[in-house]
Amino acid sequence: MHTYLETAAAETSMWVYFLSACAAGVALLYALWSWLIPAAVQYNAWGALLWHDVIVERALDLLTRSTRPKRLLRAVQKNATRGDPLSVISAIDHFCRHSEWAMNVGDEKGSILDSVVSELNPNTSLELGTYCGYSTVRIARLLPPGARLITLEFNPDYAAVARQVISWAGVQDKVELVEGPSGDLIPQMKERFGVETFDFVFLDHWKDRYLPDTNLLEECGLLRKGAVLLADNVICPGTPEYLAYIRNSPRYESRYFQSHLEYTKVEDGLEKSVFLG
Ligand SMILES: C[S@@+](CC[C@H](N)C(=O)[O-])C[C@H]1O[C@@H](n2cnc3c(N)ncnc32)[C@H](O)[C@@H]1O
Ligand SMILES: [Mg+2]
Repeated sequence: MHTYLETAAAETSMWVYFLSACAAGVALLYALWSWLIPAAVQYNAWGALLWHDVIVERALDLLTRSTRPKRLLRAVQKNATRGDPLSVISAIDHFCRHSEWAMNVGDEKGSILDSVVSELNPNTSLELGTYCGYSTVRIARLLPPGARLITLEFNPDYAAVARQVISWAGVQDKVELVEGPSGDLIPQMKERFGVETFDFVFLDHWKDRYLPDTNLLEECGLLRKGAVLLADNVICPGTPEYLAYIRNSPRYESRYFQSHLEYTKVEDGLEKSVFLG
């Protein structure tokens, strides 16, 4: 009798331990899912990039048998009005805030880009890194009549999507999307594309190319006195060599605009640098 009672008590406490361990596991998973992961994704630079740019993108590509740029294009075709650039920009921002993050300059830094372009009113502009054409549309819609924006993209799949986004927005007459690596195309700007000098350059391609491509623009005589370079993502993912160069060179007057990595609360910003000649 005594032994039977002892066995029942031992079994009961084993169950209590087991159920407590399960409850603790569920609580831990819930905390991870509802608080730790969102906090890391919203506030931590590497957490955000790893989650959005690697884990979620690969998972959704597998699940949908599509790609992020194609999903973004579908959102534009479904929700934006043809010929209305603002509706294209809003459709992309809505998609990126509510469905899937993407590496566009985004709405928050986009408004800084808008003010720089509007203030400068450039006639000839260069964009390094088109991706899906979001910033291309943002810039092109603000250009004066007759102005020209050349945008470079070396990924043919991204370029194909960007062409459709740009023409959906109705700004194709102002934009020349050229496929290829910036390092090869910049030296061809004068002869092949008939460019004298650029008034405005938006740097938003791979971050290790910012400095060599700036030096290439200088060597090829493609920057007029007073030309503005605007560099995205100078903090996240970061462009330390470019920042050290542009802030210390007597040929530039440079200023940092603090903001956040597109569609997150991670610190990032734009560096605006005026070429003094
Ligand atoms: C951050 S995305 C550009 C985002 C775009 N500016 C926007 O805000 O909508 C960077 C793009 O640059 C392209 N890229 C990177 N390095 C490049 C290079 N050296 N030449 C041409 N394209 C490049 C990548 O394929 C990618 O599509
Ligand atoms: Mg960027």
